[in-house]
Amino acid sequence: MSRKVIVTAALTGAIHTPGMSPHLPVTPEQIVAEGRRAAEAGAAILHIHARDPESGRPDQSVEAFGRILPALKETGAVLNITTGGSPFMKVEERVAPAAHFRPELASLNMGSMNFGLYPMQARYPDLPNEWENAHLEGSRDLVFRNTFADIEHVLGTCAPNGTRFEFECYDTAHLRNLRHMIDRGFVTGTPFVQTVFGLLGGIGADPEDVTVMRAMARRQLGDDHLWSVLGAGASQLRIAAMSAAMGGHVRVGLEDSLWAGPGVLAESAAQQIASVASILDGLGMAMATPDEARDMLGLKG
Ligand SMILES: C[C@H](N)CC(=O)CC(=O)O
Ligand SMILES: [Zn+2]
Repeated sequence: MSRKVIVTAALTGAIHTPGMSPHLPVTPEQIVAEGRRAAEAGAAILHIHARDPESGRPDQSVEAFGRILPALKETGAVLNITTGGSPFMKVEERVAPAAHFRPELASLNMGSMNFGLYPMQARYPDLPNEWENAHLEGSRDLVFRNTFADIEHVLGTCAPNGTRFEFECYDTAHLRNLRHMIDRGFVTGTPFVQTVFGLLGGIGADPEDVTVMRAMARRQLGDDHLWSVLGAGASQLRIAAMSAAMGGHVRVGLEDSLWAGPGVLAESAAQQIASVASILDGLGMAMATPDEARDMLGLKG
């Protein structure tokens, strides 16, 4: 029986901006179409952010999510609503859509961190909209804030609705923070751990970084967790391949990387998922269906 690997597709996010790729979905119609393509390509989970259709700026309003969620629900995939929003937002604003729509899954960053996007200025010296350039430059002095109180607030707001979490861990300390929340009873059941590689401010994207986070997850959580990875930018598929070979799960999508290969812009997450599918095929593994993922993650369905 081949091992089932849960593939998450992160559709648009809040880090990349429209000037960086013509393929970045911005409008509700584009985000829904991207979600359908990703689900058809085999993604079991869709990680969802919303944007203002005019400017492309991140939009964390309940209304903005209300324009995309019903259609994405029809794909049958597990819907994972962001509580990270954009690093420039406060926790009350960030948690609102997940609190309102009570999804099966919501993302939760397991700590605060410097969030360095400015190195992207080298590749994008002059983006078309001023807010896009300010977005990169502003990250020089940006802290993505998620204090223990913020984390408790998100857990306390969403867990009673039966929502479970994609615990985003950008460094070893975040895994210890998750352990702490388990010990205090704020987190119950088998945690779904999403280790994030290659974002400046967090751990790097070298093979050693992956083995360090894998070992730390085991040390802090024992075997009772599901481990998944996401690699930022050009590291995406390399990190995905390592995770699959090491017994883990995978996240791809234009939120995390705009690339399909060196210098080749991805037209859709579906293209990145197809590459993951061939890697898994080569390893004698298969992508989990949404219902198999629900069983593995203990979701409310
Ligand atoms: C690196 C990813 N953008 C992390 C993320 O997806 C955060 C969230 O939405 O909560
Ligand atoms: Zn996200």
